Amino acid sequence: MRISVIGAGNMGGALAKGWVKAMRDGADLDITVTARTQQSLDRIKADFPELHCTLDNKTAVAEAEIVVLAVKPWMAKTVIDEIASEGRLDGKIFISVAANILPEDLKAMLPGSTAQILYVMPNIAAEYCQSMTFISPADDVPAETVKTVERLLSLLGKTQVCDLKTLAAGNMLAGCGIAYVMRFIHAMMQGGVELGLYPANAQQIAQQTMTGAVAVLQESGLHPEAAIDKVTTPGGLTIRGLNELEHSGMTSAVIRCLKAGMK
Ligand SMILES: NC(=O)C1=CN([C@@H]2O[C@H](COP(=O)(O)OP(=O)(O)OC[C@H]3O[C@@H](n4cnc5c(N)ncnc54)[C@H](OP(=O)(O)O)[C@@H]3O)[C@@H](O)[C@H]2O)C=CC1
Ligand SMILES: O=C(O)[C@@H]1CCC=N1
Repeated sequence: MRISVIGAGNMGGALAKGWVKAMRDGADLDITVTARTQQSLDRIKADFPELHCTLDNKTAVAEAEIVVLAVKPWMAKTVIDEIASEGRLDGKIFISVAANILPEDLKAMLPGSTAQILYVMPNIAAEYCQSMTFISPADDVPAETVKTVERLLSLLGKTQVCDLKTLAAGNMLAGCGIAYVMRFIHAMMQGGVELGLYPANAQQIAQQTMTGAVAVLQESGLHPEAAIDKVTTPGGLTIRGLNELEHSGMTSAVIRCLKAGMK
């Protein structure tokens, strides 16, 4: 399958790199990436020589079966005008990962085009094939196309085909949420350093604890509070920290954090 990623930055680059890793495991893909500058292309090509790299968006689109738009949202219209001219996107699968540009907005930017439009929200863990990716197709996209896109994105982690409301909420937990999780890890590091650990050691410990927590929940199927009950000895150490977190409004802060991006 020939895919062109327009904009090989943090997100487009993560998708392309993840797909190359899938290729190394046998996936039959042919990936082209574009960028604004040659330096960005040189950087990605150095570690991922399987990628075709070009500054020529139009040729990249003309040669692709699937086009992924991964430029910043405020650049989307200009780049779409460029790549869709002369019917270049017609009949192709057109995936946009630009946040908050909905399928109806993309349709309005593509008047008269027969491109099959899907609004997709991955996260940067796509590079390591651990993304949580949401897929919202436009109303007129055939089921077969949705399946194709789902298969392709499943190479990069977990996927959900969903409506726009679910995508918006899911993106706060996953697309943005990965940053919130990293902030929590950093907070643990800061606490660890105050307790006398070196930062690198505190980071390793925090990461392994995060991995362990995910494993416990995934393997046991427990609700998080039921797993917490297994850790908290009555009158013990853990409950002191948990209550301190709630005195500082942790649950409320997380809820407010997730709602903030929906405004
Ligand atoms: N970052 C994330 O975690 C997520 C981002 N998104 C969405 O992904 C999109 C990209 O974000 P992000 O990757 O963070 O941004 P970046 O700035 O990291 O990447 C944008 C890329 O677009 C390239 N670019 C700019 N103009 C053009 C052009 N005219 N033609 C081709 N390429 C061009 C840039 O090239 P150069 O490097 O040469 O300047 C750069 O590589 C956004 O719309 C965002 O909403 C969605 C989910 C998660
Ligand atoms: O911050 C943003 O707007 C994008 C969307 C999801 C992650 N980054």
